[in-house]
Amino acid sequence: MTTLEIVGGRVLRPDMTVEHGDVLADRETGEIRAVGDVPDGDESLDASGGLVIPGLVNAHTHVAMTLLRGYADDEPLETWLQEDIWPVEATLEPADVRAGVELGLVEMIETGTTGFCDMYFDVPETVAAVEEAGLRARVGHGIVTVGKDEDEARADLEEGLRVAREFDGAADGRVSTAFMPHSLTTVDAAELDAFVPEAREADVPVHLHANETTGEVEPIVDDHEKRPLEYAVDHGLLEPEDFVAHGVHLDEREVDLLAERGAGVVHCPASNMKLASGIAPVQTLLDAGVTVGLGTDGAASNNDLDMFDELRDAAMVGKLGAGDASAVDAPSAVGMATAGSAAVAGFDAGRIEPGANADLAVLDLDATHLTPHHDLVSHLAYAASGTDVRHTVCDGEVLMRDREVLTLDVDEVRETAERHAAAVVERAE
Ligand SMILES: CSC[C@H]1O[C@@H](n2cnc3c(O)ncnc32)[C@H](O)[C@@H]1O
Ligand SMILES: [Zn+2]
Repeated sequence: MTTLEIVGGRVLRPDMTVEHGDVLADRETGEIRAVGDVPDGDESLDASGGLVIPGLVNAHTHVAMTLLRGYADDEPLETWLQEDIWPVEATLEPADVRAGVELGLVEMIETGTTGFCDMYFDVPETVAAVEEAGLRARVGHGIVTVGKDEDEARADLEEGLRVAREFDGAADGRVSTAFMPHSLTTVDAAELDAFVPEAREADVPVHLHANETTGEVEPIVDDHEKRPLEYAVDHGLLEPEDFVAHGVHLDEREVDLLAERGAGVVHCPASNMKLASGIAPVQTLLDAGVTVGLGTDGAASNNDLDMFDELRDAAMVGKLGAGDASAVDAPSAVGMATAGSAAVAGFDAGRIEPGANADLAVLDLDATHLTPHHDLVSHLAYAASGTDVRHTVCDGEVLMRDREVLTLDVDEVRETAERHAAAVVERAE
């Protein structure tokens, strides 16, 4: 069966208008073939009483950290990482990562996310799980060299390059890669100078955490007498396909630098609030023309992977940060979670139009908390949640039909994750 029709619903168009219409997806190419009045498809998904939206894109996460959900809360970033998270991550085995990734993939499919960018360890496990689950992903090995001897540091950097080269284009093209130094304070300048050119040679973008906390900004300003993003440019970063996570503490010059260079920012509002990192200047970034996507960060600092929560948090905290109720309005928040995140991730997705990837979610509108239907974009930003998702489609394939995940065994994934989570914590204590 080569085509899939999604029929009887309303469709969110790229200009944020909503119209009654159907969508026809081509499974051979994985693309949307037609929108509106479409020819019959070979297989059908019922969207009556529903809204077809682009599948949401989680542009920055550490999916396997679902295993550490609820393990360490209520701490600031540096304490949380150094005293709780990194010690337990040091004990992770590939099978633990696989269990955590599968748990996260189920959660994403259930909540209408069809693509994500992931920085973590044991990338081959993530790639294998993504291949099975049917999602789209940009993955990379998170490189941390601080505190390592020269050989260990080099091995980590080499692993970052190796996975970027090996897995780009895996899973029939649904997997792409990036070179992923963890941050500007956990990988040093000489290492960036030596390895970033290799990433360019391999034609993969670079993704890193940047300007997340004042504790991360200040040492760079003190040691190098420049802002972190100026320092990043000096070391070969912020090319147009590159993207940074967070961008909370940015000055005017750094915002201009991002806009001029075309590098993207992934806003992670829930993580920034939970770790009390600060409020990113999202409306300022959007006004400057910076491409902004949305991400959950890991499930240990969020504590879920539901992008509808992220949408709402982005809109809410964007207003609070700007002191302006019109900042980060509903279309901007929805745009960040769809087209913005897709652009940052380098996916030809995030919009419902012919030629785009057929990555879609169908939301049930027939719910008390979504009544009445004055403005469905408003509902997406302020009222909907992941539990409203009825169907999820990626690359033209149905991953969830009528709330039943088809590509992974949900009960088995949850049991396996429970087992691995308990074992990991026991090992670390
Ligand atoms: C080296 S793989 C990725 C690495 O990042 C850690 N991490 C999770 N959340 C954050 C965050 O908000 N800022 C910085 N680093 C974070 C994760 O635990 C892994 O060690
Ligand atoms: Zn992160």
